[in-house]
Parts: sequence; C-alpha cells; structure tokens
Amino acid sequence: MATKLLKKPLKLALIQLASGADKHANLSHARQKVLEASKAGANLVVLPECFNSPYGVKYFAKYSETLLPSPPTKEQSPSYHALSEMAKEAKAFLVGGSIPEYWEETKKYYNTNLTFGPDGKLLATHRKVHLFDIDIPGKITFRESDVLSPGNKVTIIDLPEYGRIAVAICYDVRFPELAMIAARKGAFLLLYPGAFNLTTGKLHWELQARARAMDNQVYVGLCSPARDMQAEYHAWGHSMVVDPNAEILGELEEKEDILYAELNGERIEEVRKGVPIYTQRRFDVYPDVSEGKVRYEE
Ligand SMILES: O=C(O)CCC(=O)C(=O)O
Repeated sequence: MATKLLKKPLKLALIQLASGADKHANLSHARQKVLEASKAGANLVVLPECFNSPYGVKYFAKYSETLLPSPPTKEQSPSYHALSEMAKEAKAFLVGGSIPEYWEETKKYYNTNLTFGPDGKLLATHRKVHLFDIDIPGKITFRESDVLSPGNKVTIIDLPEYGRIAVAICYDVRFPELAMIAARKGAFLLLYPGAFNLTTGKLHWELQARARAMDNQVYVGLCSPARDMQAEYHAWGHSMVVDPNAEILGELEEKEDILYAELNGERIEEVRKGVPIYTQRRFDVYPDVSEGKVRYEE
C-alpha cells in the first residue's frame, strides 16, 4: 500500500453509557465519561446511539433538537453545544452517538450523529440511513419509520493527522455496502453507535462487527448504551472493537464501562498483505460499489 491508511497510532474509547430520562443529567454524565476517557489517553471517543434519552419510537419527538441551520443556538440544541464543549475540553475527536433531530421546515425527524474535532468544531453529521423496522413475532417489533425519516448519504470523516473513518448508526451496520464504500474510499475504521436488543444482539451484534471488519480488512467499533432492565428497551451492551483480521480486540459486558483499544496502521497492512483480497477483486465480473452513484453530501 502506498500510503498508510492510519498515519499514527490512535487510542479509541467506546463509552457504554448508562442514560436515563433526564437529558440534562445524561449530558453531564456523558461529559464526565468523555473526560475520563481523555485522561486515559483516548484520541477518539465514541458515545452510543440515543445517548441522552431513552431509546424508543415514542421518545424521539420529546427529546428531539433542532440542528439546522448550523450551528444551532443553545436553546435549539443543548446536545450540540455540550458535545462540542466536551470534545474541546477532552482535546479529542468525539463521535457523539446519536440524538433525535427535528427539521422545522419539513416537520421531519431523524436519528442523527454529530462528530466534533478536538477544537470543538463540527466535522460531520450522519443521519441514520437505514431505519430500524423489524418484526420478529413474539420477540420484538420496532418501527423507527413511524416517526423518523432516513438520511441519504454515506458519511466519511477525515481526522487530521490520523486518516479517515466512517460513521453510521446501528441498523446501518446490516448493510455491507455502506461499510465497503467507506473502506474502498480509504477509511481505516468503521464506527457504529448502536443499540441492539436482547433478541438480535445475541445472534448478530458480534457477527456484524466481525463480518464488516473481515470483508473490508479495517477496524470496526460498535458502541452500545449500557443495559437497563428497568427501561422499556433493553440494549444488548457488549460494545466491542474488532481488528482488520476480524479478531475481537476488546468487548464489554452489559453494564456501564469504557472500552479502550490501540489501533495502528501496520496491522491493516499486515492483514491485507497476508490475505490480499484488496487487490484480488474482480471488477470485470461485478461492479465496485464505491464507484458511480454514491451520495456523500446531503
Ligand atoms: O439490527 C438490529 O438488530 C438492531 C438495530 C437497532 O437496534 C437500531 O437500529 O437501533
């Protein structure tokens, strides 16, 4: 490989946050944990999906904030400002999980990630592209699309001095095209703030993480909320980091905790050298999904 995808070692922290119904309390708790991670040397910190509210279709409107036009005021989006300040205070890149967003003009809601740089500046916004609509009789029915609208782009973010990452949200992990596009565009790490449940979590959480890593020979991080059996939605937990060879570098249990992992570019090169699928693809037989009609901008 001509240039290293990850230019210097990076310490990643996934915060498996315990949140409740009080948004203000959730934000200050998130701040504490982000600062704890940065004190431990993390350069890139990740929060889970819907990190400052309970997760559930009935909560989206109540907890939603207005992000556009950007930057929003503090009244429009306390979370935007809290995340920006956290990133600055921690001097770290911060993938701010997700929050429910409301577009006043169109009256639509989204499940939205905001990612900030160590200077507190917004680097990217990802609106969940694939809405979590499932129906497994006797187990779980969930219909985000009853309230939410889908985002419509792939989100690739350049982290100055390190390289590029991709961010998507939870159910997005089930669509390998997003991951493959990001990896083929040079991402070294795919991050998914996500809140799988006790039915699909057991079967598919680790499998999805390892599959996306294996297919693309990149690092993958899944960051879940902590499990709260008093809440209506029981998150799977088990935040994990997988290396480019699909080996699990670390995994949490269900409770609140922080997972740290050291990522380096040499590991990606070593894995790609050993099993060189990267140069063995047959675009004369099938198309390259990262070419042609791919949306990166909204
Ligand atoms: O894909 C799954 O099984 C769970 C997805 C999910 O919980 C979500 O998108 O929030």
